[in-house]
Amino acid sequence: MSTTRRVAIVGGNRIPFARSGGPYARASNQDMLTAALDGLVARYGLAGRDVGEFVAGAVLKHSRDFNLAREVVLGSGLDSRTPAHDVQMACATGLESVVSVANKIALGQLESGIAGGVDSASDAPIELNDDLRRVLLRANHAKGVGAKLRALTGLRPGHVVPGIPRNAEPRTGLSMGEHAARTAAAWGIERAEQDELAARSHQRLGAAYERGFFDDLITPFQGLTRDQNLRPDSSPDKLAKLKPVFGRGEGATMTAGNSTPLSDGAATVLLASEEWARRHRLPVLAYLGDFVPGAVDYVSGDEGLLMAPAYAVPRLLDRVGSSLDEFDFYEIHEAFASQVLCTLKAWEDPEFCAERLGRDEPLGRIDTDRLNVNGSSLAAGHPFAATGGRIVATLAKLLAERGSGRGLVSICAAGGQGLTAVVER
Ligand SMILES: CC(=O)CC(=O)SCCNC(=O)CCNC(=O)[C@H](O)C(C)(C)COP(=O)(O)OP(=O)(O)OC[C@H]1O[C@@H](n2cnc3c(N)ncnc32)[C@H](O)[C@@H]1OP(=O)(O)O
Repeated sequence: MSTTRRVAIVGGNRIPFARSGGPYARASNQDMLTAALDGLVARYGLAGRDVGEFVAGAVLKHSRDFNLAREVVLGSGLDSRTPAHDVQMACATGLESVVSVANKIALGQLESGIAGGVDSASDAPIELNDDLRRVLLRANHAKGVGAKLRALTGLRPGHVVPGIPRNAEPRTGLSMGEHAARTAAAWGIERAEQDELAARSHQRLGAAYERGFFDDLITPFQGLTRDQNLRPDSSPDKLAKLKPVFGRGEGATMTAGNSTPLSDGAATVLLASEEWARRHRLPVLAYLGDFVPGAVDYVSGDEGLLMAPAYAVPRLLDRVGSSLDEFDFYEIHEAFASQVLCTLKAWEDPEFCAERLGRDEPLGRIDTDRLNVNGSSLAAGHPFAATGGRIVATLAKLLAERGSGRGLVSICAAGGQGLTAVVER
């Protein structure tokens, strides 16, 4: 990246992630993001300080949340004069918020800023029936009581049927899980390897909690002190007992255990120039390197809805002049175990790397001891826009603990998109 200066990751804060319909069922996006932000404000003494800008987003949004980030600032301990704006890139929203703040710091337009993301699958917006909405808008625009009443005579019993949001791609009508199941079948991903990856995610997240890794990354919220979905005693044998929920017949390998649960939660990350961090006596965990987004043709092509990172990471490697094995940590968002495994398999596959990536050699194999070492979304849960912040803060702290090194971040997103990044120390 042609930066003018390095972008420091000072720290992060999130609330524990909850399963949808669980303890945060009555919390709004604003409530959760404010809690995550206030935890960050308290941890880094940011109350009343000029932090530059707050950039955040949510995937599932009510119309009242049109200015979500700014409303969160106004309800938080941050200086109320802090500007804020929303971003949206499906599951990459949290990381895109980080990119947005980081680029401004790199260019010298900001000294510091906070990135964030939140989502509630529990409080998903339910839309009014389109016909009902038209009648109500007509009545609202009508002049005079008589005209309003005449407009309302257009109401029909069928208008009470609401538009319930579906976790589906608008262009195919298929859910994320169904798309992932098709890609898994095309790549021949076995059930056993998915269950093994999912069990490992739980065991590693559990171990990270046990050693206090999250003590300065998480603040409790509404009685929850740990991610609710976490089952540290998960094992491939236990997971093997679950019934498939995506895919068809013999080839159906994806279950509730090797898919992320629908979740609620929020995460924030404090970014700054080195000078700002020094001036405020705040140690730096790590630095942001380059970022590369990607998108695939999953509608008319056969590239796989969640496979964009398989294409974006090689471009990122070229930009930073590295090979795939030259990283100390890999943080690959686990939307589904099968999607992580498809991505890894694609990078090892000579045909894919030659035909799709135009490479003479495969990208190579990732050492699983360096992949998602503190667990990932399968165990923690995946409140869509909160995942990027969780991953960046987790990786930055890992690098700070290690003292030096580099990590690769890869997040797949709805719409056939993906966003990838390098974090280094
Ligand atoms: C959006 C983007 O931009 C990109 C992306 O990230 S794509 C990913 C987006 N996310 C999704 O699509 C979410 C996908 N997940 C889902 O739709 C749902 O969670 C699901 C259909 C997979 C499961 O839903 P569900 O049936 O309500 O799950 P749930 O009741 O919790 O679990 C079913 C069973 O499995 C069990 N189970 C779940 N996880 C387990 C584990 N790790 N170990 C053992 N058992 C487990 C549960 O205990 C439950 O058992 P019982 O039936 O005996 O109670």
